[in-house]
Amino acid sequence: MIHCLMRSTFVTRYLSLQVYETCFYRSTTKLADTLAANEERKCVPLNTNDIITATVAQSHAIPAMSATVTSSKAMPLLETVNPEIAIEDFEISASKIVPLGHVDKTPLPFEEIPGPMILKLWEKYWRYVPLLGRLSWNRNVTPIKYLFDEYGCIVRINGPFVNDIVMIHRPEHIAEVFKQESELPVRSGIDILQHYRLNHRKYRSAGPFSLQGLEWLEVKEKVDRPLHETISNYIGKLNSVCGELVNKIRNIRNRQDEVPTNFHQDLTAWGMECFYVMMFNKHLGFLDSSKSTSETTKVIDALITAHMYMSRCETGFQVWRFFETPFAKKLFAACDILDEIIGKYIRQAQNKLQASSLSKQEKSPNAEKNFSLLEKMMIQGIHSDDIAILLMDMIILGVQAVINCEAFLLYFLARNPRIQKRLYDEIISVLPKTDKTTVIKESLENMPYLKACIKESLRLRPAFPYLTRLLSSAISLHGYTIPKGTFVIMANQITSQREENFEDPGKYQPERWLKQNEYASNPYQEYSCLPFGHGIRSCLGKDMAEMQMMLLTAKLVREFTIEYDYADIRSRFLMVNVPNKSLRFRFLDRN
Ligand code: HEM
Repeated sequence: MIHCLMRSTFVTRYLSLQVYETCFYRSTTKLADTLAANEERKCVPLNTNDIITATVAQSHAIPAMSATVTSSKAMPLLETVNPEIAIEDFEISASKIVPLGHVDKTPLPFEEIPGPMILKLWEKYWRYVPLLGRLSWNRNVTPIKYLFDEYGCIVRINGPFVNDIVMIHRPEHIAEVFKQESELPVRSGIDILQHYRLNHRKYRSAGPFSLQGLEWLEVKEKVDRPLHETISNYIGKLNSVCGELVNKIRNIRNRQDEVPTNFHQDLTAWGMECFYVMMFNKHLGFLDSSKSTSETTKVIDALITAHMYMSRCETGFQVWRFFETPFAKKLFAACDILDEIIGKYIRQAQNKLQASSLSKQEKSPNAEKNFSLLEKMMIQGIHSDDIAILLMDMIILGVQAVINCEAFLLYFLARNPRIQKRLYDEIISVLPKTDKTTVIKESLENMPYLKACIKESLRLRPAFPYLTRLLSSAISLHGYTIPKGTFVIMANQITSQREENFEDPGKYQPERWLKQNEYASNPYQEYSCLPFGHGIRSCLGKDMAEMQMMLLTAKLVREFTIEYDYADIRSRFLMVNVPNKSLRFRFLDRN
């Protein structure tokens, strides 16, 4: 039966190629439209996860190689072992070997970049159908690393169904991509969310992660200012939400001072409460089970469900492109719940602004100060559909990113008691235990070591393992000409964990960020670690995320010694890197 299922899946997939082709082209049309009208190459960017999943499965031979080596060594892995691939024999490619002394400096044609052919990819793709249990849902950068190990520092994926995709990891190559960036950079979106918004909800656009061109710029310009203003206005309220988590930890610890295995859910509650406070100026009680309402439970459940099924729909076979699969239905149901709640707050804000005859008040900066971020965005005149989509993206991706990055940070501090002690000394020097005054922006500015601890944690466990861009003009990389319209995947998680970019890259060493002079001579150093992306399209929520992480970490380290006694926690990729084990931290009271 399994055999039949495998065969039928493969056949269905094969027969679907024609339909797929249409889909790829359709999904790219929007991206391509945003490039100059006279664009010569039409790029067809596959969903990033799809590419990564698929490319592992393809045959490793490259046509027209000048040299091949056959090897049966196990695949070197970054995080997880995939025995399926490890035992396979494969051919290692070598790009054209040029005799020394005759180095021709003219750029090599794009077609000569080594890499797998997408057609070959289909041959083996069916073996990796996650339903058949061959490859887990939560693969991370391992497949990408595998491609670099196979083909070198620049890899091209090409074939009849997708146009050209290039993967890179060297900081100097990443710098080149950002140097060519236009005023309207194009990045890949999340296809299933795009589908949900445009087809299921019939919204007018797909959201800030997916919006492109002038549509994106309009929303970004209107969101940027209110977002930055609100963050400093809400520092006191965010700090008291962090205090609630401290109290909660005191109540849920066992006799060994260890929190329950579902502590991640408490971090989720903290992340959502912070979001509610800033976005809606509302304190809902996510962290207080005695006050929990049907809304708190609904939001947390919907967020967890949406996250899980978004990841399942995006990776592996994207059958939802042809019909609404059970996974897609679950995702859409969870998104509907979030959408309904967001819609409620949008309507409330609209009514409030109308009632308070906003047009007069908005001119007064003091009146504006008390508005929630949502109200400020509405004052800017952003369309309510766009706000609804932006908020959902912020919850599903932004809030999730903060929660998981904070989880990894606490893990690194628990695993490195000397670093934690140094951090504690810094925190106490800025916020003495006896001091009852609330944290202000300046307190955080005086904590460089805390910032370094966060940065180092993001280097080792970034929320997103890669950045993507569509080239708006041709560039030269590693001796190859990369034409305009090529879709580039920058594997920043790999970049920041390579010895040539960071000494002892696997070690958690926040000190490295305090010795900036060491790196001053390297013009590409800043491109070695880009957890929030780079340029005009970088993370909109960076300040918000950093502020939340600083406040919570300062509070926790000030109150507790954090310990962790179990096996190493690594990351698994569920659209955002998440810990692969329970966060069984011990929080011991400091005297
Ligand atoms: C530690 C937490 C976070 C990390 C590591 C992170 C990282 C990123 C990255 C890498 C990007 C893509 C940037 C690029 O392509 O150059 C991004 C985009 C974005 N992030 Fe974050 N993010 C975090 C938290 C947040 C939060 C809390 C929010 C909002 C509540 C948020 C909102 C956004 C938005 C709206 C975009 C799309 C920006 C655009 O396309 O213009 N992020 N984020």
